[in-house]
Amino acid sequence: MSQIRTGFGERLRAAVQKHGQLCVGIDPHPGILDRWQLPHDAYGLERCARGMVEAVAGRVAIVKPQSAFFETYGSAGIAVLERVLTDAREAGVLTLLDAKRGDIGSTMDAYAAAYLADGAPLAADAITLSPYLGFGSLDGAIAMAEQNGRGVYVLAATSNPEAPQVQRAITADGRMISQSIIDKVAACNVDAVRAGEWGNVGIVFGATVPADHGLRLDDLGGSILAPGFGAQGGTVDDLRAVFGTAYPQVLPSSSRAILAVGPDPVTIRAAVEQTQRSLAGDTA
Ligand SMILES: O=c1ccn([C@@H]2O[C@H](COP(=O)(O)O)[C@@H](O)[C@H]2O)c(=O)[nH]1
Repeated sequence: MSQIRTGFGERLRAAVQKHGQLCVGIDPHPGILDRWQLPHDAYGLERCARGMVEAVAGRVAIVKPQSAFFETYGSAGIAVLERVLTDAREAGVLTLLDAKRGDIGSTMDAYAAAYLADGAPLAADAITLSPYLGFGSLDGAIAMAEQNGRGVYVLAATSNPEAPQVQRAITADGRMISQSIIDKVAACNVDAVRAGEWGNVGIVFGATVPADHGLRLDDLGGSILAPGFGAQGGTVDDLRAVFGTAYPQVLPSSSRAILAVGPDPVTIRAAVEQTQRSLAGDTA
């Protein structure tokens, strides 16, 4: 008999209700390894990344390992990433692997098998995807995520200064590319919205995007990963201005700003708790 699984969106909503909105990014930059007095090798990577999971477990809904910093160390780094994903799963923390995959549909299916299939060594609760080979190229990955109770976040309006050149370009039907991606994500979430649930398909929308972006988020039905909060300059006030009524669905993501207070787990937890409080509007 097939088991009915709770989808990623609803698992995320429950976790956010319990712990708050902050997504802690695990980006073991060389500069962070220096601060943690760790060597620039797979051992240093492992101490830093697994130390972060241990420090934040039970305090955040979701962590976001950045695949690039693990790939840097080749197979040894990928093995560390596997252990980080396992640690988080065992600690009950949701995982969002930031790998920004995007390719032709048949190759996307292989990426989906790598990250969204049960039992895959690098399986995460959700991954980031790039729609710039055409949103339809992601169909197989989205279908696999839905089938397996997992999620995807599609790049819509990224936090980097170069993004507007492509993402704010106007399509043949007069919408911005960002808006057309948001609308396609919303279409994926229609059934979840009808059921009163958070959908499994989200978007990436930077905290640094100017508040007068003119993009409509009201029908999205999924969550919004908002990197750019913290080290890139985005603030809680920016998040509220950029996202308006969609703010409760936002996962502000902070990597370097939190990692930089380590390696002491006590100071990491204090920074996480302080950030969660300010995101919740608790100014005391
Ligand atoms: O638009 C985007 C999409 C993804 N990112 C990623 O988020 C983190 C940001 O790290 P900070 O240290 O908090 O700046 C990093 O992994 C990026 O690749 C993003 O910044 N913007």
